[in-house]
Amino acid sequence: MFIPGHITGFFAGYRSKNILKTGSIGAGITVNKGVKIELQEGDGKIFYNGKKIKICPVEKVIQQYKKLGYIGNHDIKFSADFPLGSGLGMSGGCALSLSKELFKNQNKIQNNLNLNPIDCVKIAHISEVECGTGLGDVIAQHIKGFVIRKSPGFPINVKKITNIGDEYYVIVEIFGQKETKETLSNPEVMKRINEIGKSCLNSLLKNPTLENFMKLSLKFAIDSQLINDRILSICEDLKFTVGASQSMLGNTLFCISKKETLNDALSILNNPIVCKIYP
Ligand SMILES: Nc1ncnc2c1ncn2[C@@H]1O[C@H](COP(=O)(O)OP(=O)(O)OP(=O)(O)O)[C@@H](O)[C@H]1O
Ligand SMILES: CC(C)(CO)[C@@H](O)C(=O)[O-]
Repeated sequence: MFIPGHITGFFAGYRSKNILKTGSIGAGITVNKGVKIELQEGDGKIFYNGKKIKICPVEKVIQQYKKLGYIGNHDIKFSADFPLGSGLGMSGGCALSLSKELFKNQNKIQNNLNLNPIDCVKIAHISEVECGTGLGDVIAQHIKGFVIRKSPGFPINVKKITNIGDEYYVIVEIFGQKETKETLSNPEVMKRINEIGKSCLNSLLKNPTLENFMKLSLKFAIDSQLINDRILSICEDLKFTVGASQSMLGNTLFCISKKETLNDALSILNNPIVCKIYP
């Protein structure tokens, strides 16, 4: 099971007493690098690129499936192209890949869990929200591609832009880690983010192109004061591409480039990871 990485360009967060209606509006793209999962006989140990670690949303997915009758007789092994905490949707990818894998294997798991396919997406979304590690990644990673989220949570209400062709490259450079939870749990920062995020969504829906997405993503990153000086400076150097901004919520630059500007863009970056949009 592979789940693509997800890059949020801008967002606004919504909290509801109904956790399924808690989530975010915003826009982002999935990429062809992400996370693969393997289940092996075991007792619930979690490995991320060979290292035994704890990942809150993964533990929450296990808890939710145990309430449905799963006996937890697996070790979970994630092979990921990106580190956790880089703003590329790895926590959401881990939660969703595990939920989909357990759902897919439910007939082999001791009790048939009697779930519908969308339930495994809901379980992963709830786990991310409860952990504070995400609000909209899971839904975007389920839908895939260039996804505009028009309302938070469930029922899913998105506009998937499908006419973008295959000429674009997504370049990512990770400068460090940033805990998503730190930002999502800061009411002052979220108040500022939400006002700007809603405005960006309205603008993008009027002109839903990758060019406008990148322009609005950079505006969001600057106006929300989330962008750091280093990434902002490099974004200005990358103006000759389709656009560049900071991935939300990470210490990571992302840039969309057509083939003709790819080499020039790569020459500006030190450790670029080249991806394609994962449709
Ligand atoms: N070495 C690590 N670095 C960062 N997070 C880690 C690490 N080990 C375990 N974790 C856990 O992994 C999860 C990371 O979630 P977080 O949302 O911050 O990262 P992300 O999914 O990569 O970014 P984003 O959600 O912004 O796309 C958290 O639950 C964190 O506690
Ligand atoms: C909050 C968020 C930016 C964290 O990656 C993402 O989950 C989203 O777009 O809602």
